[in-house]
Amino acid sequence: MAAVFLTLPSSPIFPPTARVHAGRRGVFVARASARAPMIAPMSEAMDAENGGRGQRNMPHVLTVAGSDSGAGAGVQADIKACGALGVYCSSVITAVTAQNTVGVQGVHPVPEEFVAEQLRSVLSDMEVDIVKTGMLPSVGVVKVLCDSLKEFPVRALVVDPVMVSTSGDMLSEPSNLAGYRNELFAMADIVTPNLKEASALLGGVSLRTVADMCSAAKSIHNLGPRYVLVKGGDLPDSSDAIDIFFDGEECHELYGSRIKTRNTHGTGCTLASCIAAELAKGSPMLHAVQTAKAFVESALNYSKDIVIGNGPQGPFDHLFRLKSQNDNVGLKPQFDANDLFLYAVTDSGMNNKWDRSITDAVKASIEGGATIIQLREKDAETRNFVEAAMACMEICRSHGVPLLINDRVDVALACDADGVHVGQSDMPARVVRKLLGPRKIIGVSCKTPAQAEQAWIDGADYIGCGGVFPTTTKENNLTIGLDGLKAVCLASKLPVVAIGGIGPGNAHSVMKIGAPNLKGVAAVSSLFDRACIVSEAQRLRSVLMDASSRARLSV
Ligand SMILES: Cc1ncc(COP(=O)(O)OP(=O)(O)O)c(N)n1
Ligand SMILES: Cc1nc(C(=O)O)sc1CCOP(=O)(O)O
Ligand SMILES: [Mg+2]
Repeated sequence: MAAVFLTLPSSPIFPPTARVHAGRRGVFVARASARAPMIAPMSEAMDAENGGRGQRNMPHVLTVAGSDSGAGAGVQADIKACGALGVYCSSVITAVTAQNTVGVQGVHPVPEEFVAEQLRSVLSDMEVDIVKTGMLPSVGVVKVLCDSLKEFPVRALVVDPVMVSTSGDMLSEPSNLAGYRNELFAMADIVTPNLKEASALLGGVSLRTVADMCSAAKSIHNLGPRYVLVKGGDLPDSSDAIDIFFDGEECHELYGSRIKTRNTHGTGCTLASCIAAELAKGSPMLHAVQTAKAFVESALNYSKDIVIGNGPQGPFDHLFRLKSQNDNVGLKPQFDANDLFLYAVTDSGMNNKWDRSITDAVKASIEGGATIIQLREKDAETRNFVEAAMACMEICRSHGVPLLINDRVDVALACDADGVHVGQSDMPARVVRKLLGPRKIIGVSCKTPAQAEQAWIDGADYIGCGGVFPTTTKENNLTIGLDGLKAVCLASKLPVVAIGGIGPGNAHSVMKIGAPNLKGVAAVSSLFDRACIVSEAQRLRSVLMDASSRARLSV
């Protein structure tokens, strides 16, 4: 292969943008302490930077990576992934590869000086939030990048330590391991090796179990990065896609579904770019990783049957969301947390007592203003439950009110309900997510901040938190009070609905705790153990409306 490089005249040297040098390793910005949440809210920075001119900076990721002519991986994947998540992506190309779905036919590294030139062009002019690295073909390029980042600091550095392509071709010099270990990792906020890369970084250790992955993550963390994500896609004997996220203190197991498809080329690049994109938008790290995983899973799912190229490993469609908006397929419609406002939970005992059918109870609660319904039928025969759930689904669909099923994933699947609510002794939310897929709503009962954290890791959409007050509806239920509710709300980003002994007489005191993610109240007896469900729901709704308008006025 003949190398033909264009040598452009040197750009004028711009002064570095005025950004603060601080942080764990003295390079990056916006860290009050080594363990503080990493990313500062974007809004303040934007307000300050746009000087009230009504302009706004777009979140910006710079990818420093190789070009993939087949466009499944590399810079092309990075740009598409960031674009799909609404983030601008500039690119510094470190190598040009000739590759397709069969493999890599050629690699043409860009000279180090020209990588430096590209870095200077972008970083001296544009407000780059996050740098994401992919193929860094030589120690020289690693050095150039580290020097550039010292001169032009950014908010965070995401390092995908690409070494070998998915087809098995080498994409970086073996000596590059030293470059990663000695300099780049110390500057990285997160490093995202797959099993082979993690093993190579640690001198060839065997990684066969989740426990191995966890100890590898800890060893890589010792090399300097703030967070480590070891991707377990190649873990033997695993039906899940399990990744290990190590935050310096704890290993979190992150579960996803393994999608059966040949179209997996570029998943590593895409995952790292999505993490970078979410960080650029202001997410904290674990949230960015979770969102990135969900994006990749949805993209693979959407693209599992597309055919591009004749080789064994095809690309997938990063822009599936554009199509899914039209097709109504792909990602689930965004769960609307405001639906938790007046959450009606049915009870068959109460319906029997008042001699009502479940469908009449559901209709009446919707008429009174319920915004979401949960069928909580503890004693129903499965066949009766499915039949009733199907009838309730029709009513709810026709009113645009989501219907969830308590405990029973099988019933939810059978009636195509909008989701499921599970508690701490029911099926784990991550398993429910696996069974229901990304488009259904999953709620989890939580009484403590630790349970709330786990619910979020497991992919829940909301938290049901109680018992706020004593209840006779659920036996032996622990009352956590308003303080317990507040603690759970503060500990989580998930929307929360309060439950337990709540009715028109005390709903105001619940909403008054003032947590922004407390979205409403759930009620059983104050709606269904009453002569007129419609008027009780209306009463509760007007208390909630009053509480929310007072909250708005006091802001
Ligand atoms: C909205 C909401 N929050 C909490 C619960 C309780 O669920 P769980 O702890 O599983 O108890 P049971 O309802 O199954 O008895 C809920 N159902 N809904
Ligand atoms: C189903 C349920 N879950 C609770 C929890 O604390 O998680 S309390 C509860 C019962 C709520 O019924 P009522 O509105 O009649 O008090
Ligand atoms: Mg339950």
